[in-house]
Amino acid sequence: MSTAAAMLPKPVVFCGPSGVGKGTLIEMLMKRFPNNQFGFSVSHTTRKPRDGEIDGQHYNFTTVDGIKKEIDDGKFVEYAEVHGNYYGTSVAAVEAVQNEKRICVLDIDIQGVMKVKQSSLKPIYLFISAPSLDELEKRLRGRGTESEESIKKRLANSKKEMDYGHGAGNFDKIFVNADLKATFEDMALSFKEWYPELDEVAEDDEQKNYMYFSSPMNAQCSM
Ligand SMILES: Nc1ncnc2c1ncn2[C@@H]1O[C@H](COP(=O)(O)OP(=O)(O)OP(=O)(O)O)[C@@H](O)[C@H]1O
Repeated sequence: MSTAAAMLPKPVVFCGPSGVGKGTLIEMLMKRFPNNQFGFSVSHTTRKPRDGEIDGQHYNFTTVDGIKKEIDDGKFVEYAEVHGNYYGTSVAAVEAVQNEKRICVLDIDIQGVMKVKQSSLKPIYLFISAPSLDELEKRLRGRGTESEESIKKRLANSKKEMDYGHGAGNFDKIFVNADLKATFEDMALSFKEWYPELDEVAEDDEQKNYMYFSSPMNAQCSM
C-alpha cells in the first residue's frame, strides 16, 4: 500500500445476524457523525436496471460475463449470486469512497467477510451480536418486513453466524446489541478512537432544544 493510500480512512465492516440492529446502528452513526463522513460503495449487479435507476449511482450495471471476468481477476472484495443474478462490491467502488476521505461502510454477511479477508482491503471488522436468539426473533418479527418463511430462514442462519462472530480473532470488536442507546454510545466512542478526525454533532442537539423550550424562563419568554 502506498503512503497516500495508508492515509485514507479504513473501511469498516458490519456483520451480524439478520435483525440484530446493524442498519439501525449505521443510521445512528451517520447522524452523530453527519455530512457524508460515512459512505456506502456503489455495488455491481447483473440484474436489469429498474425504472429511475441510474448506472454508477444506484448500481454499476454489468453483465454476467463481465462480472465473472472481473471476479476472476480479483477485482471484487465480495460478491454473491442471488436468484441467478450477481451482486458484488468491487475494490474500485470501495476505494472511490475512501478517495473522498469518507469511511466506507460494508454491511455484509459472513460469506462476504470471508471474501473481504482474502482481498486487498484492510478494514475494521465489527460483529454485532444479539443478547439471545429469542430476542433476534422478536426484533425480526417486530420489524414487520419479513414473511414467515424468510424469518425461519434468517433465524436458522443466525446460530451459525453467532458462532463465527464470537470465534477468536474473527472480528476486531464485538458489540452485543442489548440496549440500543448503550450499544450506540459504546460504538461511537470506539469510532472516535479509530477515526480521531471524525466530526461529531453535539450529542443532544434535540435534547438541548427540548430543554430550552421547556425551561420555565424560556417558556415565559416565548409566550
Ligand atoms: N437494541 C435493540 N433493542 C431492541 N430493538 C432493536 C435494537 N436494535 C435494533 N432494534 C430493532 O430491531 C429491528 C431490526 O433492526 P435492523 O433492521 O437495524 O437489523 P439489521 O441487522 O440491519 O437486519 P438485516 O440484516 O436483516 O438488514 C428494527 O425494528 C430495529 O428498530
